[in-house]
Amino acid sequence: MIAPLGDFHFPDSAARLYPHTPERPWVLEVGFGDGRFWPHYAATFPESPNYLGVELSGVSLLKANRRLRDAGLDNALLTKLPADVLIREVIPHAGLDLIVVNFPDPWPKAGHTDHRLLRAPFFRLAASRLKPGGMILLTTDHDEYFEFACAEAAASGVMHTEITEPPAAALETKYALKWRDLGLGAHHARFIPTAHTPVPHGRTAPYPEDPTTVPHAVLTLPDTFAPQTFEKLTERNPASRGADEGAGWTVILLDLYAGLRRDGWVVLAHVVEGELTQEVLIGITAREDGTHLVRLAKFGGPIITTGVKAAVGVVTRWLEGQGAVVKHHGY
Ligand SMILES: C[S@@+](CC[C@H](N)C(=O)[O-])C[C@H]1O[C@@H](n2cnc3c(N)ncnc32)[C@H](O)[C@@H]1O
Repeated sequence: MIAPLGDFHFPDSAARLYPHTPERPWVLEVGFGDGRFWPHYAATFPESPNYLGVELSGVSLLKANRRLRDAGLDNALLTKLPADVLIREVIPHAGLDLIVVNFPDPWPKAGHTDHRLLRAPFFRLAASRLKPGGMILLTTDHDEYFEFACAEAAASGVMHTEITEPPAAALETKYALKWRDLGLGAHHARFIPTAHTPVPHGRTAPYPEDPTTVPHAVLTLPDTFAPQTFEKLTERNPASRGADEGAGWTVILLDLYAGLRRDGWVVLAHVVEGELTQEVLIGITAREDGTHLVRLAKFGGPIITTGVKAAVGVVTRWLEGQGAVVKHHGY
């Protein structure tokens, strides 16, 4: 089953995500591609563990979803997100038994190693989300990335590394077969936490049920308000916390649309926070008392992050620049 980001709690729990099988081990696979690993690996357990797969590619998500459904794996969830966002925001402390990474993108060019997944901050984050006795399994064909990952695990100060043979299922993935056809072998390591120092969750929340707690502002627009003067607008707040904890935000107000059915407008905003990006809509709607409500729309299933709240602030400040008078800030 595919789970959009807005369906999760922050953090979530195995009991809520797998209500019929909460007691089973919980496995996270990062970058599952077309989903061949899990049906093979799940078959090696007497009962299939609970599975959460995280991928960036939407096409892969659909292919894998079909494959897992055909295999009858009904306690498997797939989601389209950057892995570190999912692990930081959704996975509870000491929640997982296993994190599997098969053939991660190696980012081989000089100067691109910052894009690699398996860096020291990732190992510290993963250690805090693994149960005692849990581990990360890495399989890769890439010699240099393998050495890099082992060095980063050591640098994290929280991982013990064992180099061993890959599980048979990791040699059945699309990329495993591709490299095998080219005559390349695969490296495999288990990274076992030696400490589970908690890495905090961010300040993410689902879209609230109570409309008064949705990020908003109330303001009075001047009679002279001329929405056609809108131009694309960018605001940035550089990272204000440690690299392990999260990044700052960039908000780009892309466009402003007039409503046909309701008196008001909608702003389309792009919000970037580290690896997480969201496209959100922010309504500017007339109220009966003559004021206007600036409010994050539910459409598209946004989650409430610092950057999304900031986007409501950027719209509000732009309107202030057009002569609006703010009566109330709720973001
Ligand atoms: C080389 S492919 C390997 C796919 C699959 N594991 C296999 O062995 O066939 C790497 C996959 O990782 C995904 N990926 C890369 N970075 C990711 C991230 N930060 N979070 C989730 N998935 C990611 C890519 O979209 C891609 O599908």
